[in-house]
Amino acid sequence: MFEKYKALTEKEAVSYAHSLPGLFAPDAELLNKEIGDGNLNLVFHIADQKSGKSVILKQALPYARVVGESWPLTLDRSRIEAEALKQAAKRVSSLVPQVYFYDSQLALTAIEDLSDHIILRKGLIAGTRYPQLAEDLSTYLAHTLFYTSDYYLDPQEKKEKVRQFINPEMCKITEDLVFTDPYYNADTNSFNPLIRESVESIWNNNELKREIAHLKEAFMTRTQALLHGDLHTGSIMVKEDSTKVIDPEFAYYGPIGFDVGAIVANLLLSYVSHEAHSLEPDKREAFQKWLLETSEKIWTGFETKFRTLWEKHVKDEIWLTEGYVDDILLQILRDTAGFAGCKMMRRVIGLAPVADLELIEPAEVRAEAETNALLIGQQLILKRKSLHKVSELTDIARQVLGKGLTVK
Ligand SMILES: Nc1ncnc2c1ncn2[C@@H]1O[C@H](COP(=O)(O)OP(=O)(O)O)[C@@H](O)[C@H]1O
Ligand SMILES: CSC[C@H]1O[C@H](OP(=O)(O)O)[C@H](O)[C@@H]1O
Repeated sequence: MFEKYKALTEKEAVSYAHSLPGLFAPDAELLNKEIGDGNLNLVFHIADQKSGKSVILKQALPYARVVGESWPLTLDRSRIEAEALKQAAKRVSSLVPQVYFYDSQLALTAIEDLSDHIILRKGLIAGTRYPQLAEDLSTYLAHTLFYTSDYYLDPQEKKEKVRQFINPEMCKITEDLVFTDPYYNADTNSFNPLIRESVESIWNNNELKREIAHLKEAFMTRTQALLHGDLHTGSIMVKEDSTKVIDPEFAYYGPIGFDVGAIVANLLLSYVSHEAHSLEPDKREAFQKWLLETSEKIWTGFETKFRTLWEKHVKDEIWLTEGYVDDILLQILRDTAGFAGCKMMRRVIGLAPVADLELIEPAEVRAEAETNALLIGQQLILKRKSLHKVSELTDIARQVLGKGLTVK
């Protein structure tokens, strides 16, 4: 239909959807709405008024949508996203949307419409609990990560996959926005002026920055498994009995704890934000308790499922040495804490804030929640090497908010 790349208008997206084989009948009455609310891409929701059939067309723009054309960005992220979704579908097909079609010329993917789900971040802001979430996310993490790692794959095949998912431009965004810019006076930063003192104390904390430098190096060099790469609560869609992980355009081979840490960070951001959101005090306490219990269950579910996969599949004599899998899981727990710490702080100080905090008014109340997020983030990084179990991680959050600790 198009000879070279062009960003589609709503009208062009409708014609394009019409032309997709086997999707819509010739007499379909297609209605289209651009629903993209992320930082990067166009997302068209196209529905046939007659049959009720629908599809999502996601198209990469040659720049970062949130900043504009002054921030050029690779269209290859669209290939990475389509391939990562297909890779995940091999292991956890019920936890990702189906990819119907990928068009490399237009950097466009036709994806299953999940409009009966909502973005998890929005659900959490409203104080909604999702009973299936911990079970589903722990399965997603254990299976997508184990099955793409050296613990499962033939070493040759694993290295081929590393090559397939080389994603330098998207990684550079994370390297800058998560691991460097928030910790000095960078132009990309944007934070509430009321928390300047807390931010400057981070900029002046050499011990903290030294640890962040180690975490950045791990992100850049440790090709442990194929990560989602941006697994925040805006990349997860939910309804009561279903969880779907979307948007893996930052996928690459990196340290497992980066994906686990992304989820934990965003649940903890919700936790601090609910100190301010307008739920009644009783409901708020119960919801915050649920958030921490969910973080713990995601970890324990991940650990149990990872161990089961390990016992079933690992054959290498040296890796079967007693205690080795325990060492790996302990390192992942500590990485999870460290990466979660960075991911919390970047959302307070750096580019691309999160609605959980942004929606808090007035600025004084928001500043309290933001300061708590910074305190938890720092403690997660600084204390991570002494952690042995997940309740010690969540206790850091309880302590900062002055809640009772887990009984030992
Ligand atoms: N498969 C889908 N079904 C329904 N809505 C979707 C789907 N994928 C994305 N969306 C909507 O589009 C928004 C942006 O999508 P996302 O993949 O996060 O884009 P970006 O990469 O720009 O962040 C999501 O917040 C969600 O509301
Ligand atoms: C300039 S990209 C900023 C930020 O946006 C991405 O998130 P999303 O695509 O889900 O909106 C990612 O977290 C990047 O760090």
